[in-house]
Amino acid sequence: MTDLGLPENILACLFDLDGVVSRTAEVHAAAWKQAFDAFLRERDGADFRPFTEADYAEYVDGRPRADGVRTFLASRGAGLPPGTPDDPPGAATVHGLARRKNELFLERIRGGGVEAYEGTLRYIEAVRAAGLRTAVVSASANCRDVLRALGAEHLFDARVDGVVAAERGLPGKPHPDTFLAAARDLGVPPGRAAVFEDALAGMDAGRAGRFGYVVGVDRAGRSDALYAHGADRVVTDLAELTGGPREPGGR
Ligand SMILES: O=P(O)(O)OC[C@H]1O[C@@H](O)[C@H](O)[C@@H](O)[C@@H]1O
Repeated sequence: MTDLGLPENILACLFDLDGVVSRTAEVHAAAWKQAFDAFLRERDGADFRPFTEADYAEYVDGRPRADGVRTFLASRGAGLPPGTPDDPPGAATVHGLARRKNELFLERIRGGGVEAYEGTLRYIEAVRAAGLRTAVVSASANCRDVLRALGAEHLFDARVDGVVAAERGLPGKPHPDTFLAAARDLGVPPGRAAVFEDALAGMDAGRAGRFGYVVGVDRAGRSDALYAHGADRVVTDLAELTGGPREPGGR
């Protein structure tokens, strides 16, 4: 293993955004809860079964926006017509519900701003100083805006996010295609790239793509699940990989 805590043959690092680079996984989860609970209350009445953290981890986290709607609704025996991305927020379609959730996400971001995990930023700087290439690989169509708000765009040689995936017709996580595209953009075979992910769907993508090393980032006490979904190593802060101190307040 190198000083970066990676196998010697690794040439590139592929980082998820929400929950790995930025402290936005909780913001997504809260916006999803608000949107889904409104839908369920309308469908089932006041004694509806609310959307939970476990639902988020299992059905929504890491997946493209519309896939999250479809996967969660299917878990509750519900469905909506697909509609189109132009449907107004709140329309009774998959895209309408997805757009409503995005409105709620953006309201929260505008109200509270976005913050980075300092341990991750320092780790990416160390990786780049060691001559490895870096990419951000996110399902989020808001990825670029979040990176800009953090002033962190310069830390990545490539970006495969929700916008790029739609342009290129790539299926999102848990399929490996977005990570594979990022490795290709960096000119590195998957077996020589490391994946950094906090979402179970992202772990599945790392395993399916046969990447050289998969680091699970445990922000929510899910270490066992991350290992079960294919992590080679689980850390609570990327600083652990270099033996550095953990971020104060980082879990
Ligand atoms: O709605 P966005 O910003 O395009 O993000 C899509 C998904 O991006 C993932 O990174 C998040 O884990 C999900 O919660 C989110 O739904």
